[in-house]
Amino acid sequence: MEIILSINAGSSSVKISVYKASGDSTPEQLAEASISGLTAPPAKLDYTRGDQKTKEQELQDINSQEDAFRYILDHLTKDDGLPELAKIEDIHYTCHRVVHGGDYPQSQVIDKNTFHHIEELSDLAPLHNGPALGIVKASAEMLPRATNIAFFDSAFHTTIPKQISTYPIDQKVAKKNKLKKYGFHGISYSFITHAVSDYLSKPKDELSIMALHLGSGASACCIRHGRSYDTSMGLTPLSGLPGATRSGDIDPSLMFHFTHDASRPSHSASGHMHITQAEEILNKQSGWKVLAGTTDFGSISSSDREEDQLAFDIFVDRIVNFLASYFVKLGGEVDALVFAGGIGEKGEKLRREVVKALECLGFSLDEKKNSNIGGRVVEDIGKEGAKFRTLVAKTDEQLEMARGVLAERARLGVKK
Ligand SMILES: Nc1ncnc2c1ncn2[C@@H]1O[C@H](COP(=O)(O)OP(=O)(O)O)[C@@H](O)[C@H]1O
Ligand SMILES: CC(=O)OP(=O)(O)O
Ligand SMILES: [Mg+2]
Repeated sequence: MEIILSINAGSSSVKISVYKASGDSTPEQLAEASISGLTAPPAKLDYTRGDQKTKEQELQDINSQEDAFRYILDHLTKDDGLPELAKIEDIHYTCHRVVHGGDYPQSQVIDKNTFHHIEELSDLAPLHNGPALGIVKASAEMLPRATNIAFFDSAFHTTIPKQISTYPIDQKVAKKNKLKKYGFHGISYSFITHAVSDYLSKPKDELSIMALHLGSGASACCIRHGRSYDTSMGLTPLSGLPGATRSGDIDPSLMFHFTHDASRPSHSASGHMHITQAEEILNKQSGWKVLAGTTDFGSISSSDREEDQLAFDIFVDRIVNFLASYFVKLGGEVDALVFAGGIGEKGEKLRREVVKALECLGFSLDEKKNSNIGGRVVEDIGKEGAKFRTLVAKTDEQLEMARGVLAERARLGVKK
C-alpha cells in the first residue's frame, strides 16, 4: 500500500487530498482538507474524512499557501482517525500542482534540475509559481522520504496550434523570452475530459467540448478531439476571463493611463517574485474584489446591489465571448458545454444566464436539474430535446494528479 498526498495550490486556496493505493488501482481517498480565503482573511478550513466533516473553521495567522500547507500536514498527521498517516514517513508521493510549467508536456519528478527550471519559469508567473515552490520546498524539508512530482497546469495546452499560441509581436523577442500563450487549469481540463468521455461513453480522442473552469481564477477551454485547441489564459493566468482579483483581458495600454508607476517594482516583489505595480494591480487589485468589494461570487450572484449585478453581467458577457468563438472553432461539432470549478459547480444563476445567451446556438437548460446538482461527478443539466448537451463536472485536480502518479510510474522512473 502506498500513500499519496496531492497538493493543489490555487491563488486563494490550498486543497490537499490523501489517497491510499495498492498497485496500479484507482487511488482511494482517505481524507481531504482545504484552506480557502487566502485572499480574504480569515482563512477557513474544510476537512472531510469518511463521514466526518468540518466546515468553514476560521483560522488565524494563515496568510500564505505555505502556511496552509504546514497547517494541513499537521492536522492530517494528528488526526487519530487517519492511522495511515500517523507517521509523516508513511507518505510515498507528494503531487504538486504547479501552474506554470513552460513547455513541459508532462509531469516531472522534482529534482534539483526541475526545481531550478520551475524557479526560472516563475518570472513568467510570479504570483502563481512562487507559492507552489514555497510548498515544494517545505515539503522537501518536512517529508524528506517522499518523491515530489510536479504536475503542470500548462501541460494540457501544449497541443494548442501555433497560429493560436503565437502573439503577433517580434518573433525574435518572443522566442528569446518564451512569450506565447501557455494556458492554465490544465489538470482540471484533463480531469474534465476523462470524466465527460466516461459519462458520454465516447472515446476521448473523439470528444469535443467547450469547458469552463470558473474558480478564483477563471478560464475557458476549447477541447477538440480530447486535446486543448484553444484556451482563454495566455502567457500568464491574467489574460482571458476576469476573476476574484484579476482583470482578465483589457487593452494592454490601459495600464499606462491607470498609473504612471506601472513599470515600477511592486511592494510585494521579493526573492524570486519580480513583479511590477501593473502586475500587482491587474492580478491582485482588480476583478470582483474591486468591482463588488468581495471575492465571493456566491454573494455577488445573490445580491441586487448595482455593483454586484455589474460584476455578474461582465462575467457572463466575457464567458459568452469565448464560448461563441470556440463553438465556431469546433465547427459546431460540440459534444457538450461543461461547467466546472467552484463557481461553475455552485453558480446556478451564472449557468442559467450563460446558457440563456447560448440558446440561439441550440443549448438549453432544464431549470429543475440546474437547481438540483447532486453528488455525481458529471451531471446533465440540459433540457431534453436540446440540440447540445450542458453538463456540470465536479472537477478534482488532486485526484487527476494521484491517478497520474500511478499511471505513469514507468515514465517518471518511480518504483512500485
Ligand atoms: N453558491 C455559489 N455560487 C457561486 N459561486 C460560488 C458559490 N460558492 C462559492 N462560490 C465561488 O467559488 C469560488 C471558489 O472556487 P474554487 O474553484 O474552489 O477556487 P480556487 O480557484 O481557489 O480553486 C469562490 O471564490 C466563490 O466565489
Ligand atoms: C491558473 C489559475 O488561475 O489558478 P487559480 O484559479 O487556482 O488561481
Ligand atoms: Mg482552483
